[in-house]
Amino acid sequence: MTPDLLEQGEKRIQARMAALAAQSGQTESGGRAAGFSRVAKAGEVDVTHGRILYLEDVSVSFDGFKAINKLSLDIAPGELRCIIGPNGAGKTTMMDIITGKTRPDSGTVFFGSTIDLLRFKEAEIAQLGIGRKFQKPTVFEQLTVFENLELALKTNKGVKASMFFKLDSAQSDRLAEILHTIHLADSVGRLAGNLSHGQKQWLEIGMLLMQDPKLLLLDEPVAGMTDEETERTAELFLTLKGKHSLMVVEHDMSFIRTISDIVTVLCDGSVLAQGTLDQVQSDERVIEVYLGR
Ligand SMILES: Nc1ncnc2c1ncn2[C@@H]1O[C@H](COP(=O)(O)OP(=O)(O)OP(=O)(O)O)[C@@H](O)[C@H]1O
Repeated sequence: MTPDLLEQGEKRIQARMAALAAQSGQTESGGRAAGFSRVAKAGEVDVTHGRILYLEDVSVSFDGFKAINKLSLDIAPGELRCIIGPNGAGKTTMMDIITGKTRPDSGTVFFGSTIDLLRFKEAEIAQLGIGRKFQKPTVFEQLTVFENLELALKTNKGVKASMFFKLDSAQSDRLAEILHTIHLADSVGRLAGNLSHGQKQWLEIGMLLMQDPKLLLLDEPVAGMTDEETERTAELFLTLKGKHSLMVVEHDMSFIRTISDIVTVLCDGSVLAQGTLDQVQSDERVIEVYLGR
């Protein structure tokens, strides 16, 4: 994030705090005003300057090898960003950094303009509203579709609270809506273990959606899917776009063509090119390192 943006955001927050204090007739108490690197209000992500995710100059090395090398990238709220790049480009490592699995050696990672993700642990980052889907589906095979979705709401609760957990009407409505979105409304009572590979992937996406993430990171979501499943997944992602921000890592170019607005090409741990799919596909450097293989 540029110092300019940081400064503008900080000024805006201070102005808002001052306005709130004036409204309630209170004065701001020493040191308690929300500032950068703090969550202004639980559950809120400040996207007022148009970015939900910011990475700047991020680097990480493993045994002296730079897997991520001064990577800078940002994503707008509601955007569906596709990430492509050759094997070993650093795509998974980038997602590991955003979700707190890997700590970078240097750089800045912000969720909105106020949440410094490097200050949070992996589980806390998930609670802040960043959901991640790994390549392999990880649903509970012995439970039904319904039970899997219901369970997704219990993940943050203790054992006792989970045992007595019952969906309220808003949660039931949400579950019904998500079942429809993920194309599993007709399979609500089926065991997850009996679903096709594609349906398991959709169910896992549904489980993430139950937690209403603001940003979803999806690693090769259509790998191993049939053509029809891939098409339906594209429909699903286009439905999610706008309501959630999505970062999709994929190698399937026809899938990317269907869903993408902006495509970012990673190579050697940093951004090699960015633009529409047509733009990056005609970029000589991209053809050389990735598409022309
Ligand atoms: N924990 C680790 N220890 C050592 N090296 C690692 C580790 N994680 C990643 N790497 C290396 O960092 C580089 C980037 O790996 P990464 O998995 O992020 O690439 P990728 O773009 O996701 O590749 P792919 O498309 O094959 O999944 C690779 O050379 C990889 O071997």
